[in-house]
Amino acid sequence: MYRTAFLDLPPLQQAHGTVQLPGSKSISNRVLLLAALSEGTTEVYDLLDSDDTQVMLEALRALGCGVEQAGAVVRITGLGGRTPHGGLDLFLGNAGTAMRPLTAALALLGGEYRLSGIPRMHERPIGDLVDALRQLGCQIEYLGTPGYPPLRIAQAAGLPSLALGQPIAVRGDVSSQFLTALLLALPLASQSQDIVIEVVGELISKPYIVITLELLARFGIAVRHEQWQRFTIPRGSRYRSPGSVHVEADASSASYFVALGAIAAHEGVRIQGVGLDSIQGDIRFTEAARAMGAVVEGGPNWLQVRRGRWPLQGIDLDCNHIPDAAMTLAVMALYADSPTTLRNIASWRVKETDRIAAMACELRKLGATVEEGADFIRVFPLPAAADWRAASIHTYDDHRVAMCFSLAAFNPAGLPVRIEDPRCVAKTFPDYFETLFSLVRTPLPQIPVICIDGPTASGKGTVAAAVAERLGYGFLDSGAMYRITALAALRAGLAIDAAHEHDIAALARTLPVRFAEGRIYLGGDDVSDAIRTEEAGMNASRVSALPAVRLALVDLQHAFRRLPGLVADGRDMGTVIFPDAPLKVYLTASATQRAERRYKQLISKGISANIDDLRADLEARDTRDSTRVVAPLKPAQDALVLDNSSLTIEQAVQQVLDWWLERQPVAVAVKG
Ligand SMILES: Nc1ncnc2c1ncn2[C@@H]1O[C@H](COP(=O)(O)OP(=O)(O)O)[C@@H](O)[C@H]1O
Ligand SMILES: Nc1ccn([C@@H]2O[C@H](COP(=O)(O)OP(=O)(O)O)[C@@H](O)[C@H]2O)c(=O)n1
Repeated sequence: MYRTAFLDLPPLQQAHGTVQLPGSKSISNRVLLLAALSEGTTEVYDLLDSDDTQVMLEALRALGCGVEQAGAVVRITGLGGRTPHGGLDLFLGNAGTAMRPLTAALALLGGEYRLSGIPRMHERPIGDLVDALRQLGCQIEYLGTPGYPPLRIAQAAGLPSLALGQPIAVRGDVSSQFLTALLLALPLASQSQDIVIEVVGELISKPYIVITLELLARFGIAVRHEQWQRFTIPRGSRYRSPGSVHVEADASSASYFVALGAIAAHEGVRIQGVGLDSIQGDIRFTEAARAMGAVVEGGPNWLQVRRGRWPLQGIDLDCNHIPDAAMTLAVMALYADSPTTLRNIASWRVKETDRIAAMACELRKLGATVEEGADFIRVFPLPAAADWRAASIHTYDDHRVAMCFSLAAFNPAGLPVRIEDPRCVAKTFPDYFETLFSLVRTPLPQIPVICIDGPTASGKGTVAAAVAERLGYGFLDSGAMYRITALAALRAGLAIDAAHEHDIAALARTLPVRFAEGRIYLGGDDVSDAIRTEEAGMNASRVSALPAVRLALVDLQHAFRRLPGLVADGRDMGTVIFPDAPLKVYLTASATQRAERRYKQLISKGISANIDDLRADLEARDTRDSTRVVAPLKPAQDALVLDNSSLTIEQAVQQVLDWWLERQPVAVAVKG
């Protein structure tokens, strides 16, 4: 996840590959409960791994269900009519999708249970569900505030006889989860008569009830309903495991990748985890994408999307059935050759933010003409590439604004797009941008590199790492490559001299080096500390003077140039490795300052040092680095020199960031 203040997306063009989206939470916990009530074993694929599903799994285990986790599959062996273990205290965290259905199911299974959660769970209402179950004759007590968990289901002596002759009334206008809980659990009591549930008040969130009914059908229970107000569970209904179930990925999240396939050139994008037969309402986004020109194919658990008509075609659509995913259409509209009108979207005004106003404002920043009304938005595509503007997209703490505007990076003007507060995607898709980057193909020159070269102990590593962190860019510590090569050579018994140049180069070409969580590994060995000694630095300087070794390390260094960008520190980043880098900084400081810094650095690590020796060493290293034949240390012609002798680290970092930001098209655009 990117935790930066903003994320600059370089101009993007192509996309290709497969994306596996995270599973839907609502489907995951429904499937687990249905599997637990069935006979036999159900293999559940792609279950969402989240706090809420873990809580449900633990509860099912405690009740006596078989729960076996094996990689991507969770095997649930259901109760199938067996009595669950009683006398249990079940802690359900903050999982409403566990608390409500389990309350209903346990009340209908008999036994004694205490159900509780975190303090917030004890503020979430459950009274309407408890009232409905009490009407039936179930014995449920509130252990705290009436109407809220914690609860006690007090049927140690067995299930009382239930009043199933009358329709069961439940409110539908507060949360559809109460109705879902009853629908999931009441088949337990349907052996000898139909069971009727009547919804009191207008039923909200129907798409969620659709999911409940679809999943019940997959487990063998065909619920009938009349106008979403009266539901009938037929007599003799029995939970039957379908054997295996795939938990669908979240269909709203899929919309960004469907749009990506429609917009990006190349073979397109395959989305795993959700298919055309999805039970989620937002899958109908694919119809809208097709109407705009996308070629969408799909199977039971996958979608394949590629560009069809290009430019896309504007549409006029009532979006009431896909309110969330429709935001993605508003950005796709920029790539059409006629206007797009999205209607019946009044609910956008009361979501995470006023989404109609937000979308209109941000689309206008990109150069589009936008009309908006109480319940519609109309987007006019940009007439020509030159009409696009570089923009900094404000995201209103709304994950969907951030995700859909990432698609503006495919603009034909080749402008980057700045997404402010990218971490807001965590609400539904923490790794959204990483996933996007894994699919797009960008010509290397489009991926920005900031080079920071300079002599030893000038603060290159420190400044480069900080700049990379602020921008969300990758970081290449090229000196580490030479340090590791020197270490590997010595471990292989090769003296670091010209006689062994080619053997060391061969070693460098296949260096099994790996960077993970701030540590550096050579093979399986953590060498992070071993390469940081002054001796290792000297050896690195010697090895780096061998031309064949330098050449051998070029590809390895180039491989660090990845989206969204790179900050590289070393001696020849700007002169040799990334000569096309848009910003090159030559960072330096007086020899006295540098010797002092290195001294403090070593002392703070508990390594004894002598400042005069250090100064002599670093001057020797400077001389060798700047006089060697290949890639000598010197500022690139187009480098900006920063002497930070009298700057703090923060000042040096800020100077580099200022130089970088003032070169970005969005800054230039703002300045006019
Ligand atoms: N502007 C600065 N002012 C004071 N100390 C600095 C400054 N820049 C870096 N340092 C310190 O100097 C030491 C050497 O920096 P480092 O980044 O390892 O240098 P390099 O990568 O150029 O060899 C570090 O302990 C760092 O904290
Ligand atoms: N791009 C680079 C980076 C480092 N090097 C060499 O590798 C040695 C160690 O690099 P480093 O950046 O880790 O060293 P310090 O600057 O921290 O002393 C340097 O002394 C250089 O001789 C190089 O030649 N080219």
